[in-house]
Formats: sequence, structure tokens, C-alpha cells
Amino acid sequence: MNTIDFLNFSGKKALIRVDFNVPLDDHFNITDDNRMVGAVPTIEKILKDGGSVILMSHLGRPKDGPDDKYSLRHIVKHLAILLNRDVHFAPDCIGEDAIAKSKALKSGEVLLLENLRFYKEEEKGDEAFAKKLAQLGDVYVNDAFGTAHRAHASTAIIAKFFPDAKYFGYLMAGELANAEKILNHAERPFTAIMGGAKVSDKILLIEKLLEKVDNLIIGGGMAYTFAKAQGGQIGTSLCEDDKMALALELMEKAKQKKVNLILPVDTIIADAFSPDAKTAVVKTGTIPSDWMGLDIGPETAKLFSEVIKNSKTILWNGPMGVFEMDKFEVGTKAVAVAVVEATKNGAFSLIGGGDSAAAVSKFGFEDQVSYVSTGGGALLEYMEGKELPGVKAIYHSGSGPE
Ligand SMILES: Nc1ncnc2c1ncn2[C@@H]1O[C@H](COP(=O)(O)OP(=O)(O)OP(=O)(O)O)[C@@H](O)[C@H]1O
Ligand SMILES: O=C(O)[C@H](O)COP(=O)(O)O
Repeated sequence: MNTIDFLNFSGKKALIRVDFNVPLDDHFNITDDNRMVGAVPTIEKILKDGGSVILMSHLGRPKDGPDDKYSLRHIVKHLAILLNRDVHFAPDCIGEDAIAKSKALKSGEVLLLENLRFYKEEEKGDEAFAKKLAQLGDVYVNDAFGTAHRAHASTAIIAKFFPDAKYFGYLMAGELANAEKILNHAERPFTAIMGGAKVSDKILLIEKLLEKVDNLIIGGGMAYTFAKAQGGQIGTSLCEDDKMALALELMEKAKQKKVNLILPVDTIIADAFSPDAKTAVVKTGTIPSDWMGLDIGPETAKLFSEVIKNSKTILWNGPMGVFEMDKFEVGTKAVAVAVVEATKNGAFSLIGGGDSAAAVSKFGFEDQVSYVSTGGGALLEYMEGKELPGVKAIYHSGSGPE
């Protein structure tokens, strides 16, 4: 793999695509900086070599050009703290000012460009826009694993302009190596824990995992589709009616493949989607008509935990309940505790990005699992077996713009 270890960056200007699409609160405080922290080793290696760094990223999904709400200027201060040095900022990611600022960069200096998605050309994968970005550096580095599933100008198209000078950053290399370990070198028993809101987001992954795992645990909102498909009463819980047949098919497939598919046996129900809701515990499939299931129940937490603790490889993607509300975090926390315990006993545990990562960090366990991925959609797509455009662009050995 063509990582930045193959080059001494002394005197070079490295244009690095990072994924600094981090969650911000109403006061623009970063609520989870995992993605920024993940990019630091790449930046530091290049600066230590005597290079300079131009960072480019998107933030959120701005609809219509520049919008202060999505400005990357909000993260400059925190980046400077993480890198322990000043960070220059270019309020336009292309154009004269960005070119001048990039030219003026001295060895050891860092420039952050404004949100790439302020130009619609970024998401369109526009080649002329990619060329303008390419003018800013001598070497292109892709360390944006979280955005590697997008074929955008800065993640994929731009690589054409660096036929002999394009590299993977350390975060990208680490993410791919860990995903690979799970997919192709998993020690047994191998347990996948799937949760989150919807079955439809994870069908392909579940199908793929049925080829690989010993145990497949399903919790979270998606479990109610399985409960209803089996004839259970689920009240007003989340459900995708059009996926019920598929849920039964997946159960049948698991049986054929001799995969132990484990579904919740009880659930915590609430009379409203609210932190102050009245709650009760009921058996799966027995939810009264105007109540909803918002977490797995205590019997289920015990059942899942036993399986997890006896596993040697664990992949976890998606929370077991509405963990953002303290009343409905118990099931997700129990699973997190079991994953931590298994890891202490030598298991390899990989936590899928996004909400599972947020849950693990809410409980303060991020340093007690083997790896917390910075990828949400990107990790899912990679694990489903899809080729990621951001990865392909670095591997592809084209000789310049087509
Ligand atoms: N029983 C439930 N009812 C309603 N929402 C639920 C339930 N269980 C979990 N959720 C919600 O699902 C959301 C996460 O689902 P989502 O499908 O986005 O997971 P995910 O983002 O794919 O997971 P990851 O980010 O780890 O890949 C959380 O906000 C959580 O509150
Ligand atoms: O958060 C993510 O999954 C990535 O940063 C990609 O963002 P997107 O889904 O808006 O393309």
C-alpha cells in the first residue's frame, strides 16, 4: 500500500484530504473530535519531515454555497490545540487567496481550507474544480476514510493530477487494515452486533456477515421489524413493513449457514419518545398498541452480553436503543461493557463509526476497545465488499488527467 511512509516530505507541500466532518453543538463546540485526532499522526509525520500541510475537508451538507453554520473556521482553534501549533485559514478553498497562502507556507506550517462543499462542483466530482485544488500542493494525500465512499472532486477525481505523487495517510491505512482483519482474518467465535434505526441501511452488510460470523446479534430499532415479521405486537415502535419478508429470509439464511442469529427476548417500552416517558419492560412481541420499544430489556442485555464475552472477534455497528436519552441507554451500555470485557480477555473489537462510536465515547470506553472507526457509511460500504472511490483513486496507476 502506497502510504506516506514511502516519501520524505522535506520541502514538499502536502495537500491532504481529511474528514473533519465532526459534530458541532449550537455554540460550535466539537462534540466528538475522533476524526480530527485520527488525522494527527499523518500531519505530524509530514511536518516532522520538514514539509508543509494544506488540509481540505467538507463539513456537513451545505445546500447553497457558503454558509457560516458549516464553516471550517469553527474548528481552527481546536486543530491548533491538537497540533500544538498555529493553523492558517483560507476562507475560500480555491482562488488567489488560497494559492497565495499555500505558496507562502513554510516548512512546518499548516493551512486549513474552507469547506469544499461550498462549491457544488465538489460533490459533482468536477474535474476543473479538482484541478484548481490540485494547484495548491505538490503531493496529494488521502486520509479521509470517512468520506472514501464518495467519488467527489477532492476525494477521488483530484488524484488524476498527482499520478506519481499520491499516498494514503496513516488513518486511511489503519482503517483499511482493521476492516480487513475483521473480514478476512477473524478469530472465532466471531460475533457481529447490529443495531441502529433501520434494517434497510444494513441489509447488504448483514447478508455479507452471514457468510462470516458465528453469532449475529440484532438489537436497536431494526429488531422490531423482525419481531413484527414473526407475528409479534410492536405498538408504535420503529418498523419497516416492506422489509418484513426480508427479515424472515435473513432468519432462514442464518439457519442454513448455521449462524446463531440472536434477537431480543424483551424490550423497554415507553409511552412517548421522550426522556420523561413512562417506561415498562415487556417480552418481545407483546408491546401495547400505543407504546413503543426504545431499548433492549434486561434479559436481552444478559443474553447478548454472554455471547459477546465468549467471542474472540467483535464487530459492533449501531446502538441497542435510543442511547442519547439516559433512560434508554442501559442496553447499549451493557453491550459496551461486554465488548470491553471481551477485549480485556484478548478479543479484537471494532466499533463502527457514527452513533456506535458516539455511544462508546458517551460511556468513556473508547480506549478500552481495540479500534473505533472514523467511518460510518464508508465502513459499511467497505465491509459490504464495495470498492471505495477514495481508495481506488490512490491505487489506480493512471498517468495524468484523462
Ligand atoms: N428502538 C429504537 N427506536 C428508535 N430509535 C432507535 C432505537 N434504537 C436505536 N435508535 C436510534 O438509532 C440511531 C442510530 O441509528 P443509525 O441507523 O443511524 O445507526 P448508525 O448511525 O448506522 O450506527 P453507526 O453510526 O454506528 O454506523 C440512534 O440515534 C438511536 O437513537
Ligand atoms: O460523516 C460521514 O459519513 C462523511 O463525512 C461523509 O459525509 P456525507 O454522508 O455527507 O457525504
